Amino acid sequence: MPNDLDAMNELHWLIDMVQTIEVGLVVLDRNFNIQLWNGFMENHSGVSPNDIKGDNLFQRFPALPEQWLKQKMESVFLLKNQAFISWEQRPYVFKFKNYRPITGRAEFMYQNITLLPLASLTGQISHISMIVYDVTDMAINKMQLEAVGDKLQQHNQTDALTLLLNRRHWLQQVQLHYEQFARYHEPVSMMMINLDHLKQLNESKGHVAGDRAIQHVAHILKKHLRDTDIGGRFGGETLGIMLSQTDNTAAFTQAEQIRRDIEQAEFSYNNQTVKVTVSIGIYQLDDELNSPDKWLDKVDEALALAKVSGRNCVKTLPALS
Ligand SMILES: Nc1nc2c(ncn2[C@@H]2O[C@H](COP(=O)(O)OP(=O)(O)OP(=O)(O)O)[C@@H](O)[C@H]2O)c(=O)[nH]1
Repeated sequence: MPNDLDAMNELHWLIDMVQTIEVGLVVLDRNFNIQLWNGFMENHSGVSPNDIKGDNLFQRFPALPEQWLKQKMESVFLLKNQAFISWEQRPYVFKFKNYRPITGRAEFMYQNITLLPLASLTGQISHISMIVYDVTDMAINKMQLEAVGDKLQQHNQTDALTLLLNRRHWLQQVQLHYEQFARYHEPVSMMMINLDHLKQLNESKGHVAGDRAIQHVAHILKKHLRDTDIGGRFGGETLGIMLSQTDNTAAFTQAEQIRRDIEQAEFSYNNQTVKVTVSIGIYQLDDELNSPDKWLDKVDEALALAKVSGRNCVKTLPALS
């Protein structure tokens, strides 16, 4: 009988391992009644195998996503194939507390789950097993990495002085709006805002005062941006806004409000009060323009017109009557 003894020993070891392994193991019958509940499941749920054996999984854990999980399990029974539930799809199935020291900040245990069909001796799929992996460390690391990536990307797109989009990314928006106009033909306007006499301010109060003036204008500008407006720093002392769903007339009204606010505001530098004004050029995109660069040229023309018209004013091309 040594073979029987060996087999018995093997079974004993297997049961021991199933009980102590750092992975959750649950076996369910066709009606989702619990047939096996290992030590990992006991430790994290506080429910012992003796207390739960034979009970229906969904009755014992009413918070489980019953319909969704049953559908997954039914397909395992039916197709006799494994199914996988990733934490990225659903952070957890069993809401267990997270006790991990490294990722102590996670409030619950992130889980990956494998559903395995279990064949009876007759070859029928009479049971399925759920294997529950604690992937909290990996999930938190991945999310932290993604958050850093997002920050870096944002940093990469932002102009440090004004916190508006930098030139490169703002120009991408110009291109994007140009392409959208070609497809949908919805009104879209571009606005360029240029500080008046910044050279003089730089020379009289210093370059830092000039920087503060640009920041001050950007700050006021941001207050006027709607959710769909995209502001950027086009060049040194020139800021731009893409205004989707906006025609010349509406853009002019918005620009006038910006211009007036800037004219009336002031900032202090070295205990001195400084006031600045801006000139603004606007151009609503039309079919005549066959590239984004041509659109930029037209806005520049409108801005130049504002400058020669005495500055501290808004000009559109063609002029609004
Ligand atoms: N402080 C500061 N100055 C800048 C920056 N970028 C450009 N400038 C300055 O802005 C000035 C622009 O000069 P001009 O093109 O002659 O224009 P302006 O003196 O503002 O006069 P108008 O635009 O004609 O009203 C130059 O002196 C640049 O050095 C910047 O980031 N910071």
